[in-house]
Amino acid sequence: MGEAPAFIVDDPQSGFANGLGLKFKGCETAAIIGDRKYVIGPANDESTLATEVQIFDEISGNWVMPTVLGTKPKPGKGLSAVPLNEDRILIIKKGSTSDDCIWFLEVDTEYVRNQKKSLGTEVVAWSKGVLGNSEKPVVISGPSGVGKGTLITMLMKEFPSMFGFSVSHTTRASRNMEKDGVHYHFTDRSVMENEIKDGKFLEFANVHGNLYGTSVEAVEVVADSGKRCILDIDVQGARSVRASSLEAIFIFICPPSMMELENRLRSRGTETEEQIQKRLRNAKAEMEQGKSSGIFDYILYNDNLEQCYEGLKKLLGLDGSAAATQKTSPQGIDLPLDHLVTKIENKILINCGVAELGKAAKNLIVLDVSSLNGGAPGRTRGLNVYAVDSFSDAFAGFNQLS
Ligand SMILES: Nc1ncnc2c1ncn2[C@@H]1O[C@H](COP(=O)(O)OP(=O)(O)OP(=O)(O)O)[C@@H](O)[C@H]1O
Ligand SMILES: Nc1nc2c(ncn2[C@@H]2O[C@H](COP(=O)(O)O)[C@@H](O)[C@H]2O)c(=O)[nH]1
Repeated sequence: MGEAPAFIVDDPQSGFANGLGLKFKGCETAAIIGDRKYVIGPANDESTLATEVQIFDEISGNWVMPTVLGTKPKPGKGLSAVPLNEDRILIIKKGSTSDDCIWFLEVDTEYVRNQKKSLGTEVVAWSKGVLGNSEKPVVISGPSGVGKGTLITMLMKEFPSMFGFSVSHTTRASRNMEKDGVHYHFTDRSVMENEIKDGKFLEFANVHGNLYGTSVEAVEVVADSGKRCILDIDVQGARSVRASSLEAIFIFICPPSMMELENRLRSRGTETEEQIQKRLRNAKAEMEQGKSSGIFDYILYNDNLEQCYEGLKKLLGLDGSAAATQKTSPQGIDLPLDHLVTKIENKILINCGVAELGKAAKNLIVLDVSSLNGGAPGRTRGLNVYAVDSFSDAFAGFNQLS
């Protein structure tokens, strides 16, 4: 075994004299990475109902209040913190259920570094841990009227438990049948611009004269429901997502001809003549970029709708029967309130029975973090979890592997 077991013990020092005005409840935890101590815990202010973060810089002796991105975990009955790889902290929520027990606070990942540069402040980002390897999100792009929405609706109707739609924000007016929060989050430009400044968006773009964007939360909500996220966004948005840390599959939908595209836009009857002309002008540039920019993994022609839909399903590995392709959820865990956390290389041992090291330990849960992927913005996937009876079981085969 490579490394001596290092016990990570919660560090609940109450009453940090930080001069920032944020008081903790006294059940916070702390983790040290480099010269910085990250203090994480439920703030005393009941109205926030969220887990807060403060940083103590050992060198300057100053407290820093970072910009906190991503959905924050709701305060639980206590937290354990385990630093991982110098760039993130694993947070285990005590007494929580399997869908809410593992979180990551990213402190120096690529996403955090980029956000620090663009926001000009200290930044940390929350990312919830998802057990197992859920499928990559699917980005569907293409000119207005090509049939993206139609294909996505067909997919979600045939596989309701498998796909979830990322509900975008837009400043355009809603159409007759569109519902706020379902088709889009309809919003004002000034509100959306402020939210963009606050780092709430994974991507955004000016499309046909309006602002459209995918919030980090829109993608996270779908991941939390255990479904594969589908994004319907324009080519500029697809380029931004491609450049982000969200790993996705990128599909571009092409019309059979510009004339057919125009027919479809007109027959949909949702745009004025002026808007149709604008969308058709933009379509030309989008087609060129879609085919040649290297953003997209696949191009599909939507001539015959059924054939195009079959092609889409094939790309997504769904050409078998729906029943055969329903996914199974990985086994969950429920964490008791009292537990002891130990990190040994890429394994986090959660001892729920608090047995002595070397002796048989009941209720030992192993979190294997060796295959993590994804992360903020969005969820951290690839977390493997299993229960064992003893420390030796937890490291069976470890010598051969390490
Ligand atoms: N293969 C097809 N053949 C004929 N009509 C189609 C086909 N695919 C979609 N349509 C029709 O074309 C119109 C535009 O489709 P849809 O609204 O899905 O496009 P879209 O790409 O989502 O557009 P937007 O980007 O503006 O949201 C709709 O009326 C739809 O019924
Ligand atoms: N970059 C983004 N583009 C988006 C988003 N949501 C939708 N879209 C694209 O906008 C056009 C027009 O849509 P419409 O509903 O007004 O017809 C279309 O190409 C969509 O793909 C987004 O969040 N980001």
